[in-house]
Amino acid sequence: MTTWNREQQNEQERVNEVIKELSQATSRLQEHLGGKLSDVVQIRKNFWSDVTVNLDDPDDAIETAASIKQQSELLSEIERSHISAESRLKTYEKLKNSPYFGRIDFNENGESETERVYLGIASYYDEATSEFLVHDWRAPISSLYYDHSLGEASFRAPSGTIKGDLELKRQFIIKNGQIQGMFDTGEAIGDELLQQVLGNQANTQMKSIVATIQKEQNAIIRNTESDLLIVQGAAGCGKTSAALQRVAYLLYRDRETLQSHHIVLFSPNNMFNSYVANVLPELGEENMEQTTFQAYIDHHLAEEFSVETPFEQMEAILSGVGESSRVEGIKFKASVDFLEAIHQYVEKLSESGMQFLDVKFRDKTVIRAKQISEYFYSLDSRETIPYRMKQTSHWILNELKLAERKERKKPWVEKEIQFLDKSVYTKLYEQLQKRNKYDADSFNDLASEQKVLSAYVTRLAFKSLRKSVEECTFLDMKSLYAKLFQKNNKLLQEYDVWSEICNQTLFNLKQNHLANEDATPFLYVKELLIGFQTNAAVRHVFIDEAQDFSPFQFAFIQRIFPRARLTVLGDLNQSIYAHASDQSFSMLEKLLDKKHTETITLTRSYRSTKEIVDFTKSLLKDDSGIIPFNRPGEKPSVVKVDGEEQIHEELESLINSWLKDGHETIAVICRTAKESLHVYEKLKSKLDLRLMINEDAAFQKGIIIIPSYLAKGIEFDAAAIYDASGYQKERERKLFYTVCTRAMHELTVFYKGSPCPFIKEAPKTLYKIN
Ligand SMILES: Nc1ncnc2c1ncn2[C@@H]1O[C@H](COP(=O)(O)OP(=O)(O)OP(=O)(O)O)[C@@H](O)[C@H]1O
Repeated sequence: MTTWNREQQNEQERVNEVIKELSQATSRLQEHLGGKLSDVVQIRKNFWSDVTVNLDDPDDAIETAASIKQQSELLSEIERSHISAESRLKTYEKLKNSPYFGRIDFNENGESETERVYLGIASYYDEATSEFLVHDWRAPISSLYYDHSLGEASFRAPSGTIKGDLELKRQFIIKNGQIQGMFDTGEAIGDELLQQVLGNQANTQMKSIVATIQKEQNAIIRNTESDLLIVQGAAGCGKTSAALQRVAYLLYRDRETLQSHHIVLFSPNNMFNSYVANVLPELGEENMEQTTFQAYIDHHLAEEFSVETPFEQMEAILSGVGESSRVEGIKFKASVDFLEAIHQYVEKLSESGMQFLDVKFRDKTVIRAKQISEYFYSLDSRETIPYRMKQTSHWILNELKLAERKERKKPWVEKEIQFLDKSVYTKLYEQLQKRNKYDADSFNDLASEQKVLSAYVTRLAFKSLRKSVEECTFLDMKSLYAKLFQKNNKLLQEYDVWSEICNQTLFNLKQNHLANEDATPFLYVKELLIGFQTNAAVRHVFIDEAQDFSPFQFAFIQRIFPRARLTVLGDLNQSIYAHASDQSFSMLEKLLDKKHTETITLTRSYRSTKEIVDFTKSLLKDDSGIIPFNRPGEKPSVVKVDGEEQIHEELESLINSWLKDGHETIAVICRTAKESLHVYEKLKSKLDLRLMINEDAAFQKGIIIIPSYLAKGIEFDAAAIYDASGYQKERERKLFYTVCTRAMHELTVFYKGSPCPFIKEAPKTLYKIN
């Protein structure tokens, strides 16, 4: 037996021992859980017999309340410990399958003994030997594994920096309790394991990368100093992966104070949300809150307006609707210029120009807009606008009380009373009795009955008006926003197509339609005037695909989550929306005014084979030094076809050959949803296809037809670009780059007539011509 084989045998014996320990711990925990469960059942069953309910006098009532409180606290304490034991049980189950993935031997300076540390997705402490059989990958000492080669090494512990000598670094692949691979490496994380992991088939759910986190990714994951962390990195360099492991790290490090609902991830669409939803549970953590910016916009505006989604906007632009003035408008409305113009405009509104609507009840004006304006401007102008709006709303509500009283005698109230349900009569009667205001016969007294019922009916009728006044709907937001788009607006008229931008905006507003580019600025103006609804409980906000966010959206997020640290991840080369500017993320520092900003740039791309990365990076004007991970594969194919019929024939045979090669997720990426639908109709009788044009669908295995903008963020074993001749404009370069970078192992690009200019610019040595 070779030394290496003996070593492997020793390691397998240790794995067996750890699994045995874990199995015993599992049994103990199950027993304990069974006991807890019966405690819970027992307490629930006896809840009311264990509390003394006596409401005879106030002292008894207080005692009863205290007794109920005590009993329910006991119950929730037991339930909490039950939940935590259950989650431990789940972790043990995972560890039993694969207890760890790495080992480091570290000799701390001044210590005679070398410490042997095994790293897994969670720690396991053996009480009998007072020893950690497995260390959590997030423990301070575990960073040695990710950050250092053999030799001198150090890590940061709560007590300070610990220095020493890293004597061994070993990686394992353990499945079902068996070591299937074992490598010693001198590098930070050796390539061998990474080669194996990246060579696997794509998955419909993103996987955790804890066993192979790279040093530069670890710097993102363990960054705790910055309140604004900007990660700029090429397609496939692991931005999303690093973000998710960072969430897991923060939940571990700050476990006393931080819970998953204190963390929010903004992602590009709901399909992406479902794609990444499994990473944290796989690591034994609960998922953070996941949302999209569009969900926030819809929540605030969709009741009042038809709001265009980013994908509808994209579809319109890619189909050439409206063309250049629309694109100019989109760019302008996402610009820092416009943001500043809005701030100046709102400042002026403090003195004059606020627009209000008449407050009406049953189509009759109760308070005129002019009166509201007079009241608003009578308030101290040193106070903020939101504060004055609140005062104004209180004033209106008081006026409504008077109006409501006057209304009680109107004929419509009489009529409504007749239609009241019997149960309402009974309810009102009981309420009155409780208040002891009337004796038992009082409801039969016609005059007081009428009074009570008419008060009830008018109060009910004013309810929704009162609510809308509380929400400041008397502010004429449409006019206020429209005023920004007067043709003679001095702030903005230097823009070339200003008058067309104005016409389009005013036309849409009139139709109660908000184009996607207007939705965020519109809401921003509104919230500057009535106050932002903030969420101070959120401590970390992650923004993925941040290149698609406009300065407005960043400014918004900053205001909504005032106490949150931001992690912003993006790739300027994948800016696919028309509002994209060439500005780098450095403008965020100024815009967000955070104290500690750090920018980390990732250049190594892991998703695709070396051949695909070499080809895709040549499509860019500036590839910013993208380095492929050295995983070999076939060169991408560029295929000229005579027409649509031929693309469909070629696609059919290509996909069949990919299926034969064992690829499980195969995408035909079209430019638009319209094109996707067309291709689907043509091919559905020949192949088992799924059309994905709805962002709410979950990402599934198989052959999918998908529009360009929905494919971003996700990856496929093999991708075919349906028709590259569609990407002709310079502003579509990044979209074309983005779609080509979705392929992990195989990429084929079809074109009719002439290929897009970006392929023509790429060196011919980087692709096969078919
Ligand atoms: N350290 C790593 N170990 C193993 N796999 C990794 C590592 N880093 C990245 N990957 C893999 O590379 C692929 C791309 O990662 P990810 O989607 O996180 O990149 P990205 O930068 O967000 O890409 P894009 O900008 O194109 O959406 C994924 O399959 C991921 O699992």
